[in-house]
Amino acid sequence: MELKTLVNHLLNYKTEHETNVEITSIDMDSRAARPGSLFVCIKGYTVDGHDYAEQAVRNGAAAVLAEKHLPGMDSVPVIIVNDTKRAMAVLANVFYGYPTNKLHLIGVTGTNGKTTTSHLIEQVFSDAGKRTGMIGTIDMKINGVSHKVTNTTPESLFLQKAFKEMIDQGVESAVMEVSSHALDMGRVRGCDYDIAVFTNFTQDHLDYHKDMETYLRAKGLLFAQLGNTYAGNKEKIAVLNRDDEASKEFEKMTAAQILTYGIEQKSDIMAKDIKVTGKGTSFTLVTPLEERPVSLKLVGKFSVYNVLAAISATLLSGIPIDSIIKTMENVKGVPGRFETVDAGQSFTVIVDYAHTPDSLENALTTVKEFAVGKVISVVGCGGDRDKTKRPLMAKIAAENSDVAIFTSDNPRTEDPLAILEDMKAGVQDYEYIIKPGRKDAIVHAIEIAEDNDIILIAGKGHETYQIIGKNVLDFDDRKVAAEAIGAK
Ligand SMILES: CC(=O)N[C@H]1[C@@H](OP(=O)(O)OP(=O)(O)OC[C@H]2O[C@@H](n3ccc(=O)[nH]c3=O)[C@H](O)[C@@H]2O)O[C@H](CO)[C@@H](O)[C@@H]1O[C@H](C)C(=O)N[C@@H](C)C(=O)N[C@H](CCC(=O)O)C(=O)O
Ligand SMILES: Nc1ncnc2c1ncn2[C@@H]1O[C@H](COP(=O)(O)OP(=O)(O)OP(=O)(O)O)[C@@H](O)[C@H]1O
Ligand SMILES: N[C@H](CCC[C@H](N)C(=O)O)C(=O)O
Ligand SMILES: [Mg+2]
Repeated sequence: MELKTLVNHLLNYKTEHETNVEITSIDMDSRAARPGSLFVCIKGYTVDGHDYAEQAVRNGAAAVLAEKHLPGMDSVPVIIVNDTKRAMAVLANVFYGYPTNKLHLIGVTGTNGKTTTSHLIEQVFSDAGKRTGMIGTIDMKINGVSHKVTNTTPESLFLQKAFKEMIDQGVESAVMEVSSHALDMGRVRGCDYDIAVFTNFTQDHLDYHKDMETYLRAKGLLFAQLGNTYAGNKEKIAVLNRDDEASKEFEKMTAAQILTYGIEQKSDIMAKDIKVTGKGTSFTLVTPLEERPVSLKLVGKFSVYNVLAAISATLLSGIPIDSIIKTMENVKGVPGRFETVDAGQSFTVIVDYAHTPDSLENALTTVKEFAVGKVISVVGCGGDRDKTKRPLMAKIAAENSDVAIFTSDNPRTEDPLAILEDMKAGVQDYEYIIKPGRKDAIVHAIEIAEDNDIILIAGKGHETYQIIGKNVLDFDDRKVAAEAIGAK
């Protein structure tokens, strides 16, 4: 595409050169720039992409999009705009042909349950024979094939390219997690959602959003964006959790139609008579048309919320209820979410991704509901992340476990012992064990476990690494636990 045609979609830009060069890709990383690239300079949190424009041009970039004049950059056209990130979202959408206008796209937001709900939706679509795409924390999937992602919700450029790839591969329906960071940073600008799903709203990410009000507004952007995008006359629908107060705010923020789900409050889609055991959960599904018994392999009341959200979104997408229920009943779980480690031991080991106060409380109260022996928890808190959740998580662990072992999660650039000090501030009146090394903590939990005890290893779920300093080291809770069971 000619640069001139591309940038004509921007309302306001300056250029000091001819713009009749041919653009064959858009890149925001100088290391990925190649002949024909339009290199977009992004001012990041760690470095400024403007400093890499020269490198991009050395790699062959045909043009540069920047926020300021770049001295000495004479060999290629430089397009100057006020906000390169915002401009990139527009240009990526144009360059890839507005792919989301051609997709049935569902966005899932909320503090907890996004990955789980997205997986359930993807499974329903693929079981119903649809060609399906999914983007989220664990990976991106196109027609069942997994691709690596670095963020739960990647940058606009990655997203639009991914959606174009999905269209090329015949994908009809796609589901994606939409994080509050992404909404705040404009990563999903230009995504034409048909359905936006809200799971729940509790404390997390206050390092970034600073307060709950700002965090709530960021989440609300997904609902504000519904029906407010580029083109088309598709019906837009917000799927809201009636039991969560935040839904009231999102109702005000959206012009779309609303479908509600819930357990406590009267909602369009409901679950009643919920029974939780260690083997699964049963309930009666109540829709405007009928009541149906449902028997899940997933455990916990919180799982019922995810299932209700996924049922709502897929019913609205035209999937028959019989097919939806069949999928829900067959789903064994999502990697790293309440995943059991079975190495022939006489006690239960569960690896879970609870890394917020609310998810930890949900996970532990669920475990307590069916525990016969002791509940042993292994809990840490991530470094370079919301410090205020540390004492809360420690207290929840100590209150809801017979033995709480505090350890490291991903310390990142923080001192692991300092993170543990923050946790300890929440448990002055409780007993707990400290094992700073995560492997030591898991091994200790397994050594002290007796018949019928349950160990919950929280926080890292599917992660196959531990970030210490800037190093990403191999670490998988499931493998470490299985080895420790073997050694015992
Ligand atoms: C704080 C934050 O969100 N950072 C994101 C940001 O990184 P950054 O600002 O540090 O980028 P940077 O390294 O300064 O680089 C700036 C620019 O220079 C470019 N560059 C850099 C080096 C070079 O040699 N050449 C070059 O061109 C980079 O490609 C980039 O365009 O832009 C990157 C590219 O899009 C993101 O991957 C990165 O997410 C980091 C990994 C991150 O941890 N983000 C978290 C906070 C996050 O976004 N989390 C939410 C999920 C939360 C949840 O679900 O709970 C998410 O959606 O993932
Ligand atoms: N609906 C829910 N309500 C509360 N807690 C939940 C819910 N669903 C899952 N959880 C808990 O939260 C953990 C994370 O779940 P999941 O990965 O689905 O959430 P997420 O929103 O995608 O998280 P992230 O923000 O890290 O991407 C689970 O391991 C479980 O402990
Ligand atoms: N998306 C979340 C994941 C946290 C996972 C936990 N293991 C941690 O490292 O804190 C974040 O980046 O804050
Ligand atoms: Mg997720």
